[in-house]
Amino acid sequence: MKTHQLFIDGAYVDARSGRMFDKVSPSTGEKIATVHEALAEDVDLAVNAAANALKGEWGKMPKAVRCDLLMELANAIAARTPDFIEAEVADTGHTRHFAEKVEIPRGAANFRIFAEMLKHTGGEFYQMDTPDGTGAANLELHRPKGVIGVISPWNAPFLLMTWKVGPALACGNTVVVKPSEESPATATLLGEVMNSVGIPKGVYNVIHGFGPGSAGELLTQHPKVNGITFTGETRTGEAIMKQAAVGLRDVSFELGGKNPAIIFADADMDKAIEVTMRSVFANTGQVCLGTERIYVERPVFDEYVSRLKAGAEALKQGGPETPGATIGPLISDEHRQKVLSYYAKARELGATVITGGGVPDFDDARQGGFFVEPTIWTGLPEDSAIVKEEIFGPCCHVTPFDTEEEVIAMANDTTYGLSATILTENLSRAHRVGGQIEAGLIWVNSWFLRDLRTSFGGSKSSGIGREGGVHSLEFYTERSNLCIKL
Ligand SMILES: NC(=O)C1=CN([C@@H]2O[C@H](COP(=O)(O)OP(=O)(O)OC[C@H]3O[C@@H](n4cnc5c(N)ncnc54)[C@H](O)[C@@H]3O)[C@@H](O)[C@H]2O)C=CC1
Ligand SMILES: O=C(O)/C=C/C=C(\O)C(=O)O
Repeated sequence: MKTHQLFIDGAYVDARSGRMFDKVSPSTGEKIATVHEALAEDVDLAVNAAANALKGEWGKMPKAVRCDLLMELANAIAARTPDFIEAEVADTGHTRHFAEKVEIPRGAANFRIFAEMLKHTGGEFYQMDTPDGTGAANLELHRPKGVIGVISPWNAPFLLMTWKVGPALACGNTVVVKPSEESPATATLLGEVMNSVGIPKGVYNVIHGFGPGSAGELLTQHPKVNGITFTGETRTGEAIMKQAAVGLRDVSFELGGKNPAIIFADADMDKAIEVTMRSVFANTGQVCLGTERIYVERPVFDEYVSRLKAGAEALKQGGPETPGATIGPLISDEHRQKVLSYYAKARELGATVITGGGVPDFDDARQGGFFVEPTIWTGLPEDSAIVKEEIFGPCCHVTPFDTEEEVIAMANDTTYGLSATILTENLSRAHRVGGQIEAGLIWVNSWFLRDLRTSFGGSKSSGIGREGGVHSLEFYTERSNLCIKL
């Protein structure tokens, strides 16, 4: 049985609070770890360690040396890939394939890409005329923002945590990470790797606990935290924003989505099925970028629905310990109850259940896990809760459409604006329709294809700000304009 301590000032320590909580396996329901819960004194120690590290070796380190160290860190993560995979799949119940191909390599890449980018980024300089004719030179300087509070979710824990920590450290900040209470392992393990490559103590700190009244709230309220980056639910983002308002701390939020996929009759149907099988069911639908609303042009609606049904029914459910599993459990019993409440609501509202809609029966250890059936519905009106609210499970609703105007209106009729996927072989249409979709990320004939130099984030209730590439560098630094009169 594992115990996850806090990682503060370069050392693993027990929580001064004396409080612990259990972590259970999503695929069996059994307890797998005890986790130390940080309360006020622990949070204070972590934030002070991070603040002090800014004044020490880390704060004085030349940018090139810092970036080289982060490249070393990326290599050290890659070398420990099997350990990170084990930690991640145990906490999340993810299939090994998802951890191996997506999450852990992206964790290493999140350090590598920002270190490389920072190392080769030049500055901005503006020469200006002055009335006396001597002129002035303006230098746009970037300094680290300071101590960054990182609040990360459970759905892709290592990928999403390092997506914030990578650029924050590349820019010279220090961090206090509060991973989700459901996924403490990989953030904790990363402390060991930080030490192994010589990242100075206090640069990377990890505290565990919950949101309200616990580590999350205490961290985001702490006056020495200079910026807060968060991925998670929209309502949590609203709560954190209130906490960040005290002292006017800057925030970067990547929040929920209710993302559409639009399939035109001219789409390559094999591709449409391959793309949407991933966008709906990858990570058991627990991906903020995932598709929960599918719009299909009427002539190919029946064919599409029957092929998606066949794909969903061919998925093999199981946790990391099930050979050949292609879809895992949900993260927790609480989350399963939430997803099942939507399954029940869909039936009440009169949806046609194309497949799934319930809980699978197993005659092995999976029976204790938090599984639900992959589910497809049709027949509900656009204003129903199933089509409007983020469910975050392996499910989607499919609606037919007749015209571009109609489908654009339906796709945009949401309070969210995170991502969209368009399937068409017509490039002009892709450009025309894609340009009218109100979302931060729009894929054509693909999904979750990520170039880390591009902007990432959502509009409307899906977020505030953009991260990725130079946008991360903007958030994680403070600008000053140095105007020198010549
Ligand atoms: N869009 C996304 O990427 C994600 C969306 N979700 C959605 O959110 C729902 C709830 O999942 P949760 O894990 O409970 O997500 P959440 O948004 O409540 O929690 C995410 C993180 O925020 C922390 N937190 C919660 N309240 C806080 C507060 N007041 N101050 C500071 N930190 C706080 C949590 O401890 C956790 O680390 C899911 O059912 C799903 O619909 C969950 C995870 C990611
Ligand atoms: O690729 C990224 O940087 C982010 C991916 C986001 C998710 O997987 C998520 O939030 O679910």
